[in-house]
Amino acid sequence: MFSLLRSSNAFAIDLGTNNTLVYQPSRGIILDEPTSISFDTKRSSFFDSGASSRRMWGKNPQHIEVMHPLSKGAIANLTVAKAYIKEVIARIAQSRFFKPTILVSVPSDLNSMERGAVVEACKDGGAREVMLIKDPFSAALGSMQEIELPKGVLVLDIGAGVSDISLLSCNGIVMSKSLRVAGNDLDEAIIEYFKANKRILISHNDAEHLKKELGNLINREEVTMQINVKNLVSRLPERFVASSHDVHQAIMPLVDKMVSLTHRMLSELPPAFAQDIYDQGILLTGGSSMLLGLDCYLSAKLEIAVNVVDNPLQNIILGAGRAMEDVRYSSLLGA
Ligand SMILES: Nc1ncnc2c1ncn2[C@@H]1O[C@H](COP(=O)(O)OP(=O)(O)OP(=O)(O)O)[C@@H](O)[C@H]1O
Repeated sequence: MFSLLRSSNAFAIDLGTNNTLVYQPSRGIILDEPTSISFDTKRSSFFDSGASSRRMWGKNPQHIEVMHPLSKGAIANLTVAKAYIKEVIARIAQSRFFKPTILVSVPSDLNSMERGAVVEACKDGGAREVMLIKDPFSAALGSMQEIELPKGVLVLDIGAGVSDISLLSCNGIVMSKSLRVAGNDLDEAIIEYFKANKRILISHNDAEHLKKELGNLINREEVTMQINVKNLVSRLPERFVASSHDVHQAIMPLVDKMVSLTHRMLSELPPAFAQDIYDQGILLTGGSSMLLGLDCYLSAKLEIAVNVVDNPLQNIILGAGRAMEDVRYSSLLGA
């Protein structure tokens, strides 16, 4: 199986809740786009996928349906996922009869049915062979950790749909914990906060924008941003000034769930790993690790060093690519 991944027809895919990335050995990352597909319901046909599909979300006309094949790290709709993978394969296709071998990086907590759905979606989408690797391995390899050694590496991955913390050693997972709460839930919490406390409705895009621009877990200086909203009392659109204080209030309960997840993991660490982990700290990855001050907040709460990887959004795909290319990691690949 591993030798198949060394052919020119082999690719690694990070199929994330919000973002899909594809890596080809010798070329690097060849696709990086939102995990989104849209259909024309009048013609019952495919309409668009990737960034242009995602941009239409919430602004789509009646006959276009914008769909997200994944929810919380797992395939939410198999038919939609198959159509999406087919589009991804068409984009990277080298010929009409192109049938690639694919290594897919998936969350470590997927059950066998969820893993089976990923394999089925890729095969029906046009892959010849499909192998899986668990995200924590990809994440650690993406930041050049030597996970084959008898030395603990603790990886905290906070993406869009899943937060996962795993302890790795000797090319295996010693223990892991996960929570299906991550970046998208922070956006939802912001929407709910403004609905309940300010009687206004904001879009998903604006909620994500507020999180990225005003979310700050260490600097509590008040910052504001103007957004266009719908007033739930008058039912009319209006301009509204959102503050960093509001964003902070909205997201903190969920951020504290991520702290508790990490705390539970640290409290259950086998003693043999204590030295390794306290020497090196926690490796923080996933797009949500870019929430300003999250690393310092975790570090202060848990009294341990927290190091954000160099490239949180591309770390997993780079690691999956490394696993494909380096025979030391062939045992990490499975079905
Ligand atoms: N600067 C930022 N501040 C806060 N959050 C951010 C920032 N940049 C990206 N994010 C969040 O990162 C998340 C996307 O991360 P990532 O691409 O790692 O997730 P994914 O792989 O699609 O999801 P998952 O691994 O959970 O299936 C989104 O929720 C996005 O809002």
